[in-house]
Amino acid sequence: MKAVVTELIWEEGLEILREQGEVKYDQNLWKSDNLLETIKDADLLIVRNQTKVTRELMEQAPNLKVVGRLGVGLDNIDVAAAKELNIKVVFARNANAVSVAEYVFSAMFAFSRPLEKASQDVKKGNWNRKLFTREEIYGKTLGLVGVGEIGARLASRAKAFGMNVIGFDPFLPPYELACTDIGVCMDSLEKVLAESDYLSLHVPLNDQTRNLINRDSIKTMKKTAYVINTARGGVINEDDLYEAIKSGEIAGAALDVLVKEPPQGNKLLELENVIVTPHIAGLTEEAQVRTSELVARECLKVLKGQGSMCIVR
Ligand SMILES: NC(=O)c1ccc[n+]([C@@H]2O[C@H](COP(=O)([O-])OP(=O)(O)OC[C@H]3O[C@@H](n4cnc5c(N)ncnc54)[C@H](O)[C@@H]3O)[C@@H](O)[C@H]2O)c1
Ligand SMILES: O=C(O)CC[C@@H](O)C(=O)O
Repeated sequence: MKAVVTELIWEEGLEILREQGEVKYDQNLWKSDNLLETIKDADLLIVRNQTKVTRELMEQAPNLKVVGRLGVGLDNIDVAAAKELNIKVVFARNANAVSVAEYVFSAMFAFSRPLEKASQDVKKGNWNRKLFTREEIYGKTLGLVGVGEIGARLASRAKAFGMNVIGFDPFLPPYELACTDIGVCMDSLEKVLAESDYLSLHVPLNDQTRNLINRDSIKTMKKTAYVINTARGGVINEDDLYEAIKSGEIAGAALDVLVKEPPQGNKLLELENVIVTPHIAGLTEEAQVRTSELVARECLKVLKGQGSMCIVR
């Protein structure tokens, strides 16, 4: 068995792979000229979100049987082409969901109780108690767009903080079940947009969700609302978001993901009420150990013809 890993992976996963065969690992391989040459005799290809797993790439590797994704979003993999080429795609189902849910809490608290900003102010010699008086998240409404693995974990934690949780997810059957089981009141996108104090996005990026949050949808939101995006940059129209925050149509945004990563000339970075992080919502030690072990094990199971719960259907 030859495995090629083109991006950052935790050692725990590499060890599992090395027990079963040859492993070529270079975390910069995804952007190297050697990529095609290295994968040409690979049985297994393991990537994160930067390797573009196109039909052309997979066709260069006639032995390739499995592509493993060290994460959840599949927008960098041509899943339809993989199916046609009889290559299975395995992903890290649920492995980083808790970490992303906790990230969303840091984002909500960064707006509602900005400790970091207050501390920096005190260190400058100030004692601005009134300036840093904000609001509780208790009683506020958290709106979820997409109530899958992350949305569900975020919802249960938000309920523990006394938030109202509402959600939009047209693919969750049936609405009543979701409502009683995890405490989310499912509703239309219009209602979720209109009622949220914090709007958190948890949908995959695809033709249906691209630019889902745009000038028109933002206009229907509360002026005091914050948007938190850990999904994919393309789910929000960044020009529209910039204009909306600049003109006070909504209060601000926390963005872990951007259309272009790392950003180049992104005007959103100029705004005081925009927090931007370098795609780290799923990056915790726990999630990455879990992810690397899960993807390595499940890919090997698929190679051995044993099937897996983590194959993309
Ligand atoms: N920033 C990060 O580090 C990070 C980490 C993990 C996942 N993600 C992103 O978050 C996304 C969600 O992850 P997940 O584990 O919750 O995935 P998931 O598949 O468990 O949940 C996605 C949910 O979105 C719903 N959905 C799909 N299309 C929709 C639409 N048009 N409108 C409303 N709902 C829709 C699905 O029915 C599903 O319930 C991933 O696809 C990925 O892009 C980012
Ligand atoms: O690959 C990464 O590091 C990002 C992971 C995250 O965006 C995901 O989709 O799981």
